[in-house]
Amino acid sequence: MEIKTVGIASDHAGYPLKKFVIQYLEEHGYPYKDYGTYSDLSCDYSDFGHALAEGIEKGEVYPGIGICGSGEGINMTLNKHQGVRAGLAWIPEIAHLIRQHNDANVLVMPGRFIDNKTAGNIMDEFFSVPFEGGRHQRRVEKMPIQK
Ligand SMILES: O=C(CO)[C@H](O)[C@H](O)[C@H](O)COP(=O)(O)O
Repeated sequence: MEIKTVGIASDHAGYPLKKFVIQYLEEHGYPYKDYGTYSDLSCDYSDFGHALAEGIEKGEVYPGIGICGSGEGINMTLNKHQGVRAGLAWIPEIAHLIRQHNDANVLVMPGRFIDNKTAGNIMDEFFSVPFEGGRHQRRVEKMPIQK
């Protein structure tokens, strides 16, 4: 994928893993924009999920990474936005598939359930695997509600 600026967002439960994500992005020379939160004080994943999703929809950032404790809350929030295809990955094989089959533009990780090494392997996969197109293109195009 062509990395523009990586948008990142988490709640308090995802904050420790987000610090590792920032270290990973800096080591790889990927520019990033952090939509919060900025500490481990209790907060609401929905606030930061919407901020990241709006950044994706406005074209400020591509791709995105969202993190909360299970990954579920921020994933649900992100996917309320028409311009977002967020996929939750806890192993590299799922990260591979959300790119290859679903053209995911946001990677979501469960901060309370994976270690830094796994997260690094997941990001390696997410950033390197291209969308396959073909039959998957048709399915992705049918994702928005058809009116
Ligand atoms: O949405 C979630 C649960 O499915 C996330 O894991 C949140 O990070 C979690 O709910 C936060 O929980 P906390 O008890 O407020 O730390």
